[in-house]
Amino acid sequence: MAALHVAVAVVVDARQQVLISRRATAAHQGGLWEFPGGKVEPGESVNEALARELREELGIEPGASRPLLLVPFDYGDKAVLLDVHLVTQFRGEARGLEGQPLAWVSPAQLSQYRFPAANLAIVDAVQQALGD
Ligand SMILES: Nc1nc2c([nH]c(=O)n2[C@@H]2O[C@H](COP(=O)(O)OP(=O)(O)OP(=O)(O)O)[C@@H](O)[C@H]2O)c(=O)[nH]1
Ligand SMILES: [Mg+2]
Repeated sequence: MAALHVAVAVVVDARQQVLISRRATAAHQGGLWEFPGGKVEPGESVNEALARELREELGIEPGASRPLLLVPFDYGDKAVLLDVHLVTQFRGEARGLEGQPLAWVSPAQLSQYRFPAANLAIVDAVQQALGD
């Protein structure tokens, strides 16, 4: 089964706080915290998917971003390829447009939240890239 290509954004504000959101209980890996993002649709580039997901889920428009890491992970019921980007500039104020709780936390504080298993590598990379 081909892995699902997922665009994932680590949004960082001017104070070096990182945005996380909580997945709906009924969703895959529900109830856990995540970085905003979603599936890359057919015909879409990963950057287009990233911008669309940030618009749909948070109401922000990304400016500068750069690739951070790729995380292939097989959950057993689903295989994903998380294409993670650091978004260091954006317009607008993030809101949970799908009713999802949001939190801005320091890189060090990320270790205190429960994420899907694939995200442990992302938390490590963020702490290394931004310092904690
Ligand atoms: N967005 C996001 N997805 C993640 C993360 N970590 C992780 O394993 N995933 C997995 O990636 C897959 C796709 O993400 P998603 O459910 O957000 O996709 P989407 O927004 O297009 O969902 P939708 O089907 O509700 O429209 C899910 O199986 C999810 O469990 C993460 O940090 N952020
Ligand atoms: Mg999503």
